[in-house]
Order: sequence, then C-alpha cells, then structure tokens
Amino acid sequence: MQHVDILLINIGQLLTMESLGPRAGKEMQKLPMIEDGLVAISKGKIAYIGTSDSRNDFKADIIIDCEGKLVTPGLVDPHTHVVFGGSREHEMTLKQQGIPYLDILKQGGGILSTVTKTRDVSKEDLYKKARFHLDRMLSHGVTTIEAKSGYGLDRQTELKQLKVAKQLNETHSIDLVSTFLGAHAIPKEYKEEPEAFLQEMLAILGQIKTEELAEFVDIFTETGVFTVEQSRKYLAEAKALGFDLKIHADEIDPLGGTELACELCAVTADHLVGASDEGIKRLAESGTIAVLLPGTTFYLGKDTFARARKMIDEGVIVALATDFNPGSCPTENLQLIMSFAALKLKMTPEEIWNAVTINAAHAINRGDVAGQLVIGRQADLVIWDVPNYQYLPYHYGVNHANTVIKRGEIVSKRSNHPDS
Ligand SMILES: O=C(O)CC1=NCN=C1
Ligand SMILES: [Zn+2]
Repeated sequence: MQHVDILLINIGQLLTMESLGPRAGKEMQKLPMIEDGLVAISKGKIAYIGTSDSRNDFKADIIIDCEGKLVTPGLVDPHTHVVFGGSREHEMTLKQQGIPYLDILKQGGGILSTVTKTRDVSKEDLYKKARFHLDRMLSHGVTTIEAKSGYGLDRQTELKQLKVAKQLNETHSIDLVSTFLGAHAIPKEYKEEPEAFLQEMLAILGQIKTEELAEFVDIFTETGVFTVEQSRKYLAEAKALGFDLKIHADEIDPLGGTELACELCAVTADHLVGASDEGIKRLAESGTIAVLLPGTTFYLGKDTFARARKMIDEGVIVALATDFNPGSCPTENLQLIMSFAALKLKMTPEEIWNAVTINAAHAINRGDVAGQLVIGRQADLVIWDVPNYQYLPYHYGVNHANTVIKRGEIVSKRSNHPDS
C-alpha cells in the first residue's frame, strides 16, 4: 500500500494528453484518454496514473471522488497581455459605430491609451491588477500562461511590466513565461521615426537578457505599425541576442507576417486571420506553431476567422489562446475560446483539447513541464463539472472548472454556493 498526498478516484474520462512533442495536423485528432481513471499525487508530482482497479494500492491524506467527471491537465494560455494599466470600455462605443481598430490606434487611442495608463500606474498597483486577472484565469482552469509587455514603449515602463510578470511568476500559483513586446506600437514621441524607436527597444534587450526578464521577443507586424521589413530586421537582431521569437502576424491586414515567422523559425506566429495559402504551407513545413485567437476576431466584429481547418488539414501545429488584453479581447476565459474554436474555427473537440494543452505548452517552450499528465511531472490538473471532453466546448460562456490543482496543491475550488 503506497501513501500519497492526494488520490483522485472515479474519473469518468482522464485526458492525459501524453505526447513526445506538439501534435500537428491530423495528429491533433488523437486524444490519449483513460476511462474510469485514477491519479495519485505525491510531493507536488504525479505519482501514478491508472484506473480504479489500482484504487486499493494507495492510501491518501486527501481522496477526491470525481463522481465520473472529466479530468485534464491544467490549461495553458500561450498568448496574453495580462500586465496593463487601466481599461478601454470607452472604445466600445467607437467599435459599435464601426470605427476600425487600426483607426482608433491611428487617432492615438487603442494600445496608446493603455500605454498612457501603464506608464502612470505604480509597479505595486500594476502587480495587484495583474494578480487579480491571474486569480480569475486560475479559477478557470489555467495553470500556465505567457505574459507580454508592450504597454510601456519606453525602457522604464517596459521593464516595469516585465518585472511585475517575473514577480508574479515567483509569487502566484500560475507559471508565467514572459515575452518582450516593446515593438507593440509607435509611441507619439517617435511618431515619425519608427526605425529609431525600434533601435530604442533593441537597446533594452541586453538588460532583459541579463536579468532574465523575458524568453521571447514579439512584434506587431501590421498596417500603420511595423512593416514586414522592419520586423525582419528587428527580430533577426533579437534572435542573434538569444531570444526565441513570436510575431503578431496577419491579424487584420495580410502583410505576410506568417511567411516572415517561418523564415525566421519563430516558435509561434499568432492571429493569422489573413494568412495566405503560401503562409499556411510554410507553417506546415517549418513547424512554427500557429497560435489562433478567435476571441479577438469575435470581439473586433470580424466575419472572417483564421483558416484553422485548412491549417490542420495541411499539417500545421495549432494552439489556441485568449489574447487577453484591454482593447481587442478583454476576457480571461480560455474555455470561451474553446467554444469559439468549435463554433467559428470548426475545430473538433479532440483538436481543441490538444490546442489548449500540449500544443499551447510547446508554443511557450514548456512542453517539458506543462500540457500533459505524466508520472514524475508537476501535478497541474483540473476536475471539470462536465461528463465528457466533448461537453466543454459545447456549453459556452460559463466556468466549468470545479477544482484546480497546481503542483499538487488544491488552489481553486468552485464554491458550494447553489448559484455558483
Ligand atoms: O489592442 C491591444 O491592446 C492588444 C493588441 N495588440 C495587437 N492587437 C491587439
Ligand atoms: Zn496579442
């Protein structure tokens, strides 16, 4: 009889998501699952994975009867702008009047209005605000995320954001992976000199590397922001300094950021609403992961979504993320994104589960610690108030997480309030 800390029994469907690497294309239809599952957790790690037949091999301090519910790895959100000041609800009216996102930005709003708020807010208040959002993500079953800077557009504030993210990674249950997105927009003080501004941002990379403040460098390659040529030079320099790459590519206008991501062997290309046939072909060939953000397309009121079906059919690795940010996708709810992936991207439930676990983990270089349940790995799991894996994307707009376990600790539990 083995003594363990926590034993989960009567698991209706246990998605282990086990895989040596990310799942690409048709492989995304695979869903490693154990019926009538059992998981034993000891000292923060997965000690055993099996079925109820092994129930009597263990005694545990805590036994959780999962009552036939679904259990999966903790969700991974590989694209968020979670550290920011203020909010942009006032832009809602502009959007309803049909004023395009890029026009709001050109008029000095959008990202630039969040930049003003983020420059003004204290590091302490920025930390508290981001912690609030992380608490909400955790309660929704997300246990690992990426967090971008990009609302400073000056050395002091970009570093303030990255230091807040690093501090949260040390203090919050959620594991954070940081991305430097200093090239998010052109601040008013550099309005006519985008190249000079990019040099200013590149000059911060030395300190970011020395202080281990970010693993990735990202850029917003978009009309009215940075061109493909500017992005190529900027990212090539960041890569030469030892950073992995991400690109906000073909979000609104099809500039060819997707092809650039593949040319530079970026880990991910994100958004891809306007990705060309050639770009999709290159994604499949290069192994650059497509991070799709259907919540943003929905929120911007667009009719055309990223061509996930074509990407998967052509062998691309697809991940999903919220793109949580105050302007184009103000939601921490990755479960809602799973529903959008079903309804708007026409992804199957099996593909969706791969896209928010194993593939999302590889999108932020955490394929070795997150996104799957494997004996010996840290115990990040969620018990869901759903009967099977197809149910979650189907029943949208609510929080289905019952219990969230992070490194073997119960960190979030649905309140027993009858209305909860
Ligand atoms: O609008 C924002 O704050 C976030 C964003 N960056 C690029 N697309 C959206
Ligand atoms: Zn984004």
